[in-house]
Amino acid sequence: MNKKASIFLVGPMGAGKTTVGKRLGETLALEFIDSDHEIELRTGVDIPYIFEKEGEPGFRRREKAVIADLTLRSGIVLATGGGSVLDPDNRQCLAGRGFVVYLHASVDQQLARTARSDNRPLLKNSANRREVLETLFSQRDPLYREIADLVLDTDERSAKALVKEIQDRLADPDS
Ligand SMILES: Nc1ncnc2c1ncn2[C@@H]1O[C@H](COP(=O)(O)OP(=O)(O)OP(=O)(O)O)[C@@H](O)[C@H]1O
Ligand SMILES: O=C(O)C1=C[C@@H](O)[C@@H](O)[C@H](O)C1
Ligand SMILES: [Mg+2]
Repeated sequence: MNKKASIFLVGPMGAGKTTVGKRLGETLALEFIDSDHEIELRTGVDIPYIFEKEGEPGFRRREKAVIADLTLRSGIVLATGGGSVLDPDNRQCLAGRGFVVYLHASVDQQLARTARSDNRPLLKNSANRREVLETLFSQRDPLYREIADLVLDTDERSAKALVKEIQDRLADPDS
């Protein structure tokens, strides 16, 4: 792969985009950036606060500006927000400007991995987290696949193993 190319991680909440992305950046000596974190840096507040004050549409506008900017950077590993693929312009930026890896996780695995945190507004106030995750998954799985250069199932696989597989696939795309 072109050393200057960026790697964009997409997938649902709890797929491991942040965890795998950090580790992948270290392994490949590429800067790691998380679009959710970038939104928080730019606004000076956290994501639950943005949802509270501006609703999801306000958050999506901010996310769109960040995706447009960050996908112009070369040589980065970018972990994207779980809903970033909803916007067609975001999908075009991601698909056209880097190597897109879809970290797939079953709803059971997403539930387990998001159980202990309360920083995800779409899950926080829901009585039925499974139902929310299933609905989001059915809407978004086709969108993740539409732009993915590589789809990896993350269930019961360590971040270390996933990083190794991404590294191998980048070195030899036919493997
Ligand atoms: N492959 C994995 N194996 C075991 N645990 C994992 C794995 N990937 C992530 N986790 C754990 O799952 C939780 C969620 O992971 P992470 O925050 O990386 O997901 P995310 O895809 O960035 O989610 P979000 O879209 O909400 O930002 C963390 O506690 C992390 O340690
Ligand atoms: O799945 C989603 O829509 C979201 C996922 C998180 O990464 C954040 O971007 C935010 O909580 C929304
Ligand atoms: Mg994350």
